Amino acid sequence: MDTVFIEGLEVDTVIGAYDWERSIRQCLRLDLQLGWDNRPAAEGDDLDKALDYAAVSQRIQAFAAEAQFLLVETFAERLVAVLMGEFGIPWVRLKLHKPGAVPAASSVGVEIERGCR
Ligand SMILES: Nc1nc2c(c(=O)[nH]1)N=C([C@H](O)[C@@H](O)CO)CN2
Repeated sequence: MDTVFIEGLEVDTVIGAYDWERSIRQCLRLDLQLGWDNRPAAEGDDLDKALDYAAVSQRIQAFAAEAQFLLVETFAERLVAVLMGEFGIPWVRLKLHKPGAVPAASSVGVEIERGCR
């Protein structure tokens, strides 16, 4: 299957398991691979048949703006469910970074893959 990808998308959200994290917003960085058949869009040169990466990015920003999860695992799982449901995406791989969470590491986070490729 073809993919549409979004890399390095930064969002601000309330995220974290510790008390001090509940009253601040932190940055998450997302890399997504989204399964899609790109041929119909290419054949008709038609954005309506494409998976619009701008629209998906906007939805992710809106999701993050409202979210208040404790764990990055929960953020990743719920976000992928929203994207698959609302955009009809059959397969998603999401790598979610929480930069700065472990100062000695360049990044930490989770990677999940859902759906059928
Ligand atoms: N697997 C996880 N480990 C940890 C998480 C998490 O969401 N998933 N979160 C924290 C804290 O919120 C941490 O990021 C604060 O710096 C610790 N471990």
